[in-house]
Amino acid sequence: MSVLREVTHIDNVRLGDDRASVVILDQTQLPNRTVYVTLRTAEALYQAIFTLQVRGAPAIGICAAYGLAALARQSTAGSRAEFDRVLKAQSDYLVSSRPTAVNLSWAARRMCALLDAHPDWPVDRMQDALEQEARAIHQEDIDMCRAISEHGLSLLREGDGILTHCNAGPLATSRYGTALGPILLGTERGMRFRVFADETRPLLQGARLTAYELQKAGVDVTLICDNMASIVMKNGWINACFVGCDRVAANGDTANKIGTSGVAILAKYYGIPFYVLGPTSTIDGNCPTGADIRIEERDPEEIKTKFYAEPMALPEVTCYNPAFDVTDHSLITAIITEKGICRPPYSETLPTFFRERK
Ligand SMILES: CSC[C@@H](O)[C@@H](O)C(=O)COP(=O)(O)O
Repeated sequence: MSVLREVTHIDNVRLGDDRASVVILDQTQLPNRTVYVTLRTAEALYQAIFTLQVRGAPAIGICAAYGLAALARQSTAGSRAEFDRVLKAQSDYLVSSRPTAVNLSWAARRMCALLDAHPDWPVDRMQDALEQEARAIHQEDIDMCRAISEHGLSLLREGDGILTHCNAGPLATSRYGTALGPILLGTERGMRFRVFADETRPLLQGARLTAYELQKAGVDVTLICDNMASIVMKNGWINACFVGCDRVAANGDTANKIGTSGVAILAKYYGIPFYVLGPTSTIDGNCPTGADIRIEERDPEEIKTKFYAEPMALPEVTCYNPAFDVTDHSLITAIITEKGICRPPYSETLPTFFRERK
């Protein structure tokens, strides 16, 4: 396998060979160690998502889908009614692990809808159907990422400088990724780009994951601290910003990793196009605006101690640690989905890109 293909086809989430477990690549160990973890219980799945061992909006949706298929396979329920009741409770529990990325609840809802669609099927038939549905969700994400990569690549030219924030590459998705997809696909076709990866405080997804993926893929990548985005734009090194998304509201307001909105504000100031890339499963038509998106708040220790040999602040210092922010739709040049490039006014154009929800 070529080095580039090793990156684009990384096995980040899959159903275990026993079909009753989920195997994930533990993203918290990267870039130093490649460790696969087998998850067998609802609690282990919850913890893996909550602690970001598996992360990235599409990847956590796929993990939940495989997780529910695996838990269904283990079921000892004496009746279909009991089987459904337990699985729906497990689904609610998994969805509660992270609130912002819509893909998690979307995938779980799609799995549970299957239960309601076939109340007369026996448990063993339903177990097989759930496994098939999880595999379909994964395959669709592979196809969507590939299509997003093609559409995104049509916006790039040889030699372009691209700034990205957080990680929306193969680890966070399926295969090529969303924000990194056009870069990886273009590289596969012999094009050269220069990518600037924001380190993405406090959890450093940009340093640990994006710079890792791009470096391994042979892309010219430069790691910068988040507060250096302005200077690289001012230097004229950035032609476009490409970022992923965790939830896109009906008016185009977009939740993504904390710091994304600051990048968009800078890009507007410097006249640089700012693109959001994501599958239509990340568009939440039930969410009118960004103000309706619930923002996850995480442990202050992620800021003060997590990656440091010694604490970086006094223990009693108050910290505010929102994991996401919302970029106003007015700052977004286009939203690139598998169905094409969606341009403003989003409240008119996005509805045609909405996924048909099962
Ligand atoms: C294709 S992944 C898009 C987003 O999920 C990504 O940019 C992001 O914000 C991920 O946040 P994380 O908290 O690491 O799961």
